[in-house]
Amino acid sequence: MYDLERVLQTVKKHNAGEKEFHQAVREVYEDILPYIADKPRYEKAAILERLTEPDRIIRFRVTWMDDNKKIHVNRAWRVQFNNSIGPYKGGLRFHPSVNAGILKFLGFEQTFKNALTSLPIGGAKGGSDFNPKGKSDSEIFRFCHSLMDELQRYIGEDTDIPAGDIGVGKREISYLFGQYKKLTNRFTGTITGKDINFGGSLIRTEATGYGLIYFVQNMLEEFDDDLEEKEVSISGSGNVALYACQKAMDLGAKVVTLSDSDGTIYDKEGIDREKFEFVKELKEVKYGRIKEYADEFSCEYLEGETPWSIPCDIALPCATQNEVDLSSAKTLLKNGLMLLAEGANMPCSADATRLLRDSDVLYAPGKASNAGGVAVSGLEISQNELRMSWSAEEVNDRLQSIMKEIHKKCKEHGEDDDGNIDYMKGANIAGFKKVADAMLAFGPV
Ligand SMILES: NC(=O)C1=CN([C@@H]2O[C@H](COP(=O)(O)OP(=O)(O)OC[C@H]3O[C@@H](n4cnc5c(N)ncnc54)[C@H](OP(=O)(O)O)[C@@H]3O)[C@@H](O)[C@H]2O)C=CC1
Ligand SMILES: O=C(O)CCC(=O)C(=O)O
Repeated sequence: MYDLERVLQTVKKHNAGEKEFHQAVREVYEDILPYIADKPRYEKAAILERLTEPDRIIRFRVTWMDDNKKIHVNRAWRVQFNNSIGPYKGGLRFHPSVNAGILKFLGFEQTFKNALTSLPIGGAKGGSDFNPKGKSDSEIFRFCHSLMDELQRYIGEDTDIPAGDIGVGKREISYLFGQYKKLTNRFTGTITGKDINFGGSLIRTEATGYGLIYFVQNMLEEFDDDLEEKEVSISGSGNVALYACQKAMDLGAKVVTLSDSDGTIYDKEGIDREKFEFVKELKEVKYGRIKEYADEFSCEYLEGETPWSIPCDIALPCATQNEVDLSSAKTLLKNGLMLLAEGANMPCSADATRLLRDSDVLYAPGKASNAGGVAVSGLEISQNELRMSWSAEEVNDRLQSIMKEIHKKCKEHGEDDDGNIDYMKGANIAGFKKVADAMLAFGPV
C-alpha cells in the first residue's frame, strides 16, 4: 500500500532542491492517500508516481537586445504537466525567481485546478527568469518575440495553450500572440487572455479576481452570510488583486489593503470607485508602485511589509507563493479572521496552511478559489473554436456557475459529519479523481 512518507521521499529524490514542488505534492497527496486506500486500482497503475512526473519539460534560451544594444540571455521553460483531460493549459510567468521547480509546482497545481473547472483542459505552466521591472516597452516587445520564436514549436490550439501569469498581462500576451500568428501564418486560439479585438473573451481580464469573490460568496452563503460590510485585506495589486478588489467593493465589502513587493497601503476608509480607478491606471497603464496610492490619498504606507498584520474579516492573498507564513497566519487568527481564500497559487506556507485548516476559519485553496481565470480562458478557447464572441453577461454568468460547481465539488468531497467543509481536501480529491480516472481509462501506460 502507498505510504505517504515513502512516496514523498521519492519525489524529493527525483526533484532535489525543488521545495515548492515538494510542498505542493505533499498538500495534495496527504488528502489523496486516505481516499485511495481502499481503491487499489490507482496504485496498481502507479498513478501517484505518474502524476508527479510532468509529461515533458522544455527548456530553452531566450536571447534579446536591450535599448543600449547590449545582448542578454535568459532561460525559459514550458512544463507540459498532464494532458489526460485536454490540451495543456496554464500561464506564463516572467519573474527573476522563475525556475523549473517553481513551474513544476505551478503545473502540478494547474492540473487539478483545471480538472475542477469541468472544462476539457490539461495542466501546464511556463515562463522565464526575465525580470520585466524597469524594462522599456520596446525591450518587453523584443523579449516576447524572442521567447515566442522558440516556444511556438511546442504549442498549438489542440496541443498547449498558454496565457498570462505574474509579469505577463495584456501587453505581453499581445506581443506573444502577434509573433505566434506571424510565425505560423495561422489565426488560432493558441493563446488566451487576448485582447477582445483579436479573439479575446470579455471578462477574462477580470475573471480570476471576480471568480475568487464568487467563490467567497458561495462559502459565506453556507452560513447565510454575505460580503456586506466585511473588512477585506488583499495582497498584491496586479491582475488578480485588482479585480478581486473591484468585485468585493461591488458586493458591499470594505477593502482596506493592497500591496506590491515594496510595501502595503492601509486605507482605513476603504477603497472607493475613484481610488480604484486611480490604482487600476497606476498598475495597468503606468506600471507604477503602490506607494503612489498612499501619496495620492494620504493613507498609511507600510514599507517592506505584507498586509497580514492588519485586522480583517477576510484575507485574500493575491500576490505570490508562500506570502502568508506561520506567524502571519497566527496574527490574522488573533485579529479575528473569519475566512481566507487564496487568489494566488499556494500563497500560504505549509505550516500556515495546516494552522488554518485546523482552526475554525473558512479556508479555500487556490486551486479551487482562483480557478475562475483559467475557466474563462477555457471559455475563450470555446469562443475561438466557434468563431464567436459571447457577451460580458453570458461569460460572467458562466463564470459564476463554474465557481458554484467547484464549490459544490469541494463540499461533496470535503464535508465531514458535522457539516464542516475542508475545502482543500474536497478540491484535492475532486481534481485528482477526474484526472486519475482519465489516466486509468487510457490503460497502464
Ligand atoms: N492572472 C491570472 O489569471 C491568475 C493568476 N494566479 C496567481 O495569482 C498570483 C498573482 O498573479 P497576477 O495578479 O496575474 O500577477 P501580476 O503580475 O499581475 O501581479 C502580481 C502582484 O503580486 C506582487 N508580487 C509578485 N511577486 C511578489 C513577491 N515575491 N513578493 C511580494 N509581492 C509580489 C506584484 O508586485 P510587484 O509588481 O512589486 O512585483 C504584483 O502586485 C500569482 O500567484 C498567480 O500565479 C492564479 C490564477 C490565475
Ligand atoms: O488562463 C490560463 O490558462 C492560466 C491561468 C493561470 O496561470 C492559473 O490559473 O494559475
